[in-house]
Amino acid sequence: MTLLDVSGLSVRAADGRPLVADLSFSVAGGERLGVIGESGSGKSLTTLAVLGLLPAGMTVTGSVVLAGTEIVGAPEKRLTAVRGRDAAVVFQEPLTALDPLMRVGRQIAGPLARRTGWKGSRLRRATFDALAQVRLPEPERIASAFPHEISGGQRQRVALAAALACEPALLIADEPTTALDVSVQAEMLDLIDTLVREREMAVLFVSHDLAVVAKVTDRVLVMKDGRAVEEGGVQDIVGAPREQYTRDLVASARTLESALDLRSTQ
Ligand SMILES: Nc1ncnc2c1ncn2[C@@H]1O[C@H](COP(=O)(O)OP(=O)(O)OP(=O)(O)O)[C@@H](O)[C@H]1O
Repeated sequence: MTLLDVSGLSVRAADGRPLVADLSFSVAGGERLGVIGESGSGKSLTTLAVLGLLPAGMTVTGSVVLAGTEIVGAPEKRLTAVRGRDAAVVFQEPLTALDPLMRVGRQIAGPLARRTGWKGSRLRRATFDALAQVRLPEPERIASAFPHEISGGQRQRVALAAALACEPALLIADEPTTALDVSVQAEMLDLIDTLVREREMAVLFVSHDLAVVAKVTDRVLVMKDGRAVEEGGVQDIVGAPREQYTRDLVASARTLESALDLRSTQ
């Protein structure tokens, strides 16, 4: 069944400049779609449009139906009901998602309590469990820390735990590993991969890096200048890209991979 149906989505800047143009794609329940494209191709604006989070002043036309709710033009109250429950997002920089003045535990407990109605020791236990599930060591210590007191990799795990605490049908991950150290990136990817598979969650995974997207998704949408250039199974796109732009993305991902392989054998 279709969980997310984006149809003829266009986004314009306040000055009328087209930023996303006539974009259509869909994601079925449990499906994992990657969105790739170079910087400025409109990937982030597309994910923001799905959650009704586009900056004020931009004009949106077309349709975004998420779990049966039309997002384009929806009043804030309807959007609040959808966010978290139907789709939750992990951004590139976890500090933008976490409240710097609130202890980590409360930031997980809040969405958990809203979904389950739990309180007291039951809620506390569930909060520690949520932190343990994203493989954070010493969940009780992490829960009592403020975001600046833990590492960047740990913060991104906390942001993931907060998103998963709502058990959304769709997890949106916008460059979730780009800001992390290379050594931490692979662990984070593996974690996202494992957790969404276990929960049979759908994923919209945005990255400029085809190699990263290929690890986590089944299907890929390639974007350039706000438009869809091509779409297909990961194997097909990597093995037989049709468009020159995609061929270039595949070639640069290959060059990078082989450079990394060379380094690891030295
Ligand atoms: N608030 C804004 N006002 C005006 N233009 C914007 C705004 N945010 C983004 N844009 C423009 O919209 C286009 C698409 O941006 P978007 O952030 O979606 O690209 P992206 O593919 O996610 O790139 P990146 O990987 O660098 O984040 C770019 O040309 C960008 O300059």
